[in-house]
Amino acid sequence: MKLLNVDSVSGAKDKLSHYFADLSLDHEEIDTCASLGRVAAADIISPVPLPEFQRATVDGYALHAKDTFGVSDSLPVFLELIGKVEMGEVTQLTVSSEQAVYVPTGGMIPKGADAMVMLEYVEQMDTGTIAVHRPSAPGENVIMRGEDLKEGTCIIKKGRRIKPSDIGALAGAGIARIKVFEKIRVAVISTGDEIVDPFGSVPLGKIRDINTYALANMVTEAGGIVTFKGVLADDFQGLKDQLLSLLPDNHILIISGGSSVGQKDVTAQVIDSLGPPGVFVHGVAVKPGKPTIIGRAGDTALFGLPGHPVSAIIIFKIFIETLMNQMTCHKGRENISLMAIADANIHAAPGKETYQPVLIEKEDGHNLAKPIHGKSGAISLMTRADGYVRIEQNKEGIKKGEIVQVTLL
Ligand SMILES: Nc1nc2c(c(=O)[nH]1)N[C@H]1C(S)=C(S)[C@@H](COP(=O)(O)OP(=O)(O)OC[C@H]3O[C@@H](n4cnc5c(N)ncnc54)[C@H](O)[C@@H]3O)O[C@H]1N2
Ligand code: MOO
Repeated sequence: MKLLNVDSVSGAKDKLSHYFADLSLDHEEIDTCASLGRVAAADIISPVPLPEFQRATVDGYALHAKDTFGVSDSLPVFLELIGKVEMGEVTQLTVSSEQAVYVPTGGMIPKGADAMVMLEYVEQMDTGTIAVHRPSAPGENVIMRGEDLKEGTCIIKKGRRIKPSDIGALAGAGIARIKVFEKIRVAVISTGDEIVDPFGSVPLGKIRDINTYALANMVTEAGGIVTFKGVLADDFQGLKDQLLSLLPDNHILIISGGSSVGQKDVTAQVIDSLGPPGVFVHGVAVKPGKPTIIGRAGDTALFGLPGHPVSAIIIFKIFIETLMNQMTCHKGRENISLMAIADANIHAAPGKETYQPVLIEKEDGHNLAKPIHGKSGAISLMTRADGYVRIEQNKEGIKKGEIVQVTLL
C-alpha cells in the first residue's frame, strides 16, 4: 500500500546517487572576477610560483644568518651596509658575508642573503655600517619563491565553491578565467487549488504561496538558477503539460504539495507518466517530510515535496541540496555544524529520522540548542531557527544536557 513501504533517509540517498549518477553538467569558462559562488569544474593549477621571487616579511636588513650567530646586545656584530632595495624594483645587489642591505616588508631579497633581521634589533652606526644585536636563523623573516604555492600545483580543487579569498588567490596567480560547472537549472512549482499569489488580496480559504518563494531562494543559495516559478491547480493534465514543457531545459523540477495519498495528490502519478524510470522513492521514514517523492524522467530529476512549508524546506536540505552537491562534486561544506548542549529533551518520531529545528543561544561560553516546537505547516518555526538537529532513525530521542551537532541553516 502507498506510503506504508517507505525508504529510510540513507536508503533514499543511496537511490539518489544510484539513479542520478550519470547526470552531468556542462562546463563553462568565466571571468575569475565573476566567479563568486560558482563551483570549479576542474583542478585549477597555478602557472606561476607564489611568491614569484624571494621577499622580506619584515622591514629590516637582509644578511647572512651565520654572521649573526651568537650576537647579543652586549656583543653585536658590525656589518657593512651596501645599499637598499626599493619596493617593487628588482635589486642587482649581492650580499656577501659581513654585509647587509636594507629591505622593506615585501621587497626583493638580494642574492646571497638568507635571512632578514628586523630593524628594531639593528643600530645604524654611520651611513655604511650597522650593528646587529639579535641572531637570526636561515630563512627567518623571508618568504621563499614558491613557498606559498609551487608553480604547477593545484590552487583550487575541483568541486570547491569559489569564495572571495579564492578570487584573491587566483588574482595573485594571474589567472583571469576559470572553468566552472554550468549553473544547475531548476524549476519550482507549487501545486494546490488553494494556493494563490501571496501579494494580492486573498479570499478566505485560500493560502498565500510560501513554498515557491522559500524553495526558489534555497535553489539560488545552493548555487542553482531558477528558470521557472509558478502555481498550478491539483490537476493531472495541467501539471503533466507544464512538467513536459519544463523537462528539456531543466536539470531539476521541484513540485511542492500533492505528494501525499489524498484524492487530489497527483504528483507521483504525473511523474510516473513522464517516462521511465519514473518514481523510485515515495515515502521516507523522516519527520517532517514523510510523503517525499523522488523520480526521474529522461535526464531530469524530479522531486515531489510535501506541501507543509517546514517539511518542504527540510526535505530540500536533505535531498535536493545533496543532489546539487553531487552534480558539482561539491562536498557541501556549507553545511557547517556546531556542537551545542541540548537545552531540553528532544523527542524523536518512532521509526523515523527526525529533524528538529533549534535556536542557538550562548550561556556561560557554551552553545545551547533550544528546540523550537510546532507543526510542520508553521513557517514561523523556521524564521526562529538557527539550524536543526538530526536524530537517527533508531535513537529514542535526545536528553537535556546531551551534546548535539547542529547543522546551521
Ligand atoms: N493519509 C495520509 N495523509 C497524510 C499523510 C500520510 O502519510 N497519510 N502525510 C501527511 C504529511 S506528514 C504531510 S507533510 C502532508 C503532505 O501532503 P501534500 O504534499 O499532499 O501537501 P498538500 O496536501 O498539498 O499540502 C499540505 C499543506 O501545506 C499547504 N501548502 C501546500 N503548498 C503550499 C505552498 N506553496 N505555500 C504554503 N502552503 C502550502 C497546504 O495548503 C496544506 O495545508 O500530508 C499529510 N497527509
Ligand atoms: O511530513 Mo509531514 O511533513 O510530517 O508534516
